[in-house]
Amino acid sequence: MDIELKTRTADSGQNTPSDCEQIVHDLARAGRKAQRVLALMSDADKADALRAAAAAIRKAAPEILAANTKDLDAGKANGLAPAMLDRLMLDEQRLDGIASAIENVASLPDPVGQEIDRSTVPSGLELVRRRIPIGLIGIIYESRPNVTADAAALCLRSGNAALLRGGSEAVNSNRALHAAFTEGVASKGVPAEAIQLMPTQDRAAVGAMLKAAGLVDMIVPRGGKSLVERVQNDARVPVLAHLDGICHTYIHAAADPEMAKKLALNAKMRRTGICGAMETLLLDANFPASQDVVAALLDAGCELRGDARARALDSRIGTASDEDWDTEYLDAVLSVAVVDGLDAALEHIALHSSGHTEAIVTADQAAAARFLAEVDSAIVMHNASSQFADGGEFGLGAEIGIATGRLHARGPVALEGLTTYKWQVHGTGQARP
Ligand SMILES: NC(=O)C1=CN([C@@H]2O[C@H](COP(=O)(O)OP(=O)(O)OC[C@H]3O[C@@H](n4cnc5c(N)ncnc54)[C@H](OP(=O)(O)O)[C@@H]3O)[C@@H](O)[C@H]2O)C=CC1
Ligand SMILES: N[C@@H](CCC(=O)OP(=O)(O)O)C(=O)O
Repeated sequence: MDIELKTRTADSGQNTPSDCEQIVHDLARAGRKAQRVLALMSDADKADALRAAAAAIRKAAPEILAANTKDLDAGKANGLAPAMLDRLMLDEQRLDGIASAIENVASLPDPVGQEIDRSTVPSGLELVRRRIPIGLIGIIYESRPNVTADAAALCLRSGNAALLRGGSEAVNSNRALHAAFTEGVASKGVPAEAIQLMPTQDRAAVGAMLKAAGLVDMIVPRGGKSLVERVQNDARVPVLAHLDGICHTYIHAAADPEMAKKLALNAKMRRTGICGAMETLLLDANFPASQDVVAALLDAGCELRGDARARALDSRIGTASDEDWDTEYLDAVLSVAVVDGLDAALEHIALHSSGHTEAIVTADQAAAARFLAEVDSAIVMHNASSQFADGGEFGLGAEIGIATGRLHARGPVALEGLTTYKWQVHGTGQARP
């Protein structure tokens, strides 16, 4: 088949942009055809197919783990940071977790066909809004192999075809996981083309996905700054952005000191490399225990970069540059500013947040209510760690990621966020006057 020939060319680095465009268009056409079959499948049949995919992944564990070892060896040889290697790594237990997550998605209610609301208007027409799949969804994501399975499962459950483009460091793991997943679902009548994996890692193919208006219905980009730039330059397809998390925690003057310390530590240090990790700590000038909070972070091994007032709290705090306030470290590094009250905190957040997750710690309900109402991020929290930004933690079963834009779906995106709706209109012979 043409695509296979081009894949070999692509992997040897001789791909032209028009080769990539052809690959993407061929895949998208095949995906759209498969999606029409998927759209007609029953709840039970889709759930069955997902259980078969989970079983196939468990059965293919030796091949998947061998592929993952190849990726890890290449990652080590290329000097991949330990946190990145950890995201890439699979073992028996993680693989079992991937299969269980697919089974979990199978057990969630099918969103397709769900009635959102119903009303009768003065003309006597009865209007029903019902959920439908979006169509073909392109997903561009980082080098975490579990995303391949999570995204595939969520798309299939919600009746969407998927075109997956994972990070290059995970290419062998993704291919092995995808092969097992599609073998499983195909055994239950789902066309293998419903869930396709980009056969080339050429970034020109990402550009072609972003430009494939009319063939790809929605793109989910999940990544950092370089991907953001590409999306901004190339996107002609509607985008549900899942981008960087410059997450703030504001310790208000009326925060409980113990709670403030616990939440600051957890928001930064539980897992420093995830998009929901705190990147900037805002300490109210009237909060009396700021020294304890920064000391706890420093003692836990976090590097702090502060403004002049933050530096006065502890001599171990370094100097923050202008760039620090807009930096997602994804590491044990944190910028710290001292602010004069809620308004100053809101202003800082409005200037520097990436729209992901922001939290306030306070016992003052009025201050909390203002923060929740006025901060314009997908997730706003009161007295909780920003590390809770997660579809599983929100009770959604799984997530494609955290949507950081303003349209369609915000925060953790799972089955509902992967649907749109149509209006169904029931008349009794009405003609419009
Ligand atoms: N909001 C959310 O839900 C989530 C956001 N993230 C964010 O992802 C980032 C960390 O992931 P990281 O591994 O650095 O991800 P990257 O942004 O480097 O890469 C993610 C994907 O985008 C591709 N990509 C990156 N730049 C380009 C480009 N210029 N042109 C085409 N494709 C491109 C990568 O391809 P290639 O293989 O070629 O590098 C990869 O497939 C953080 O910013 C984190 O906050 C992470 C998880 C969830
Ligand atoms: N939202 C999830 C996943 C975040 C995520 O994907 O992070 P990353 O390690 O950057 O791929 C969580 O909190 O575990």
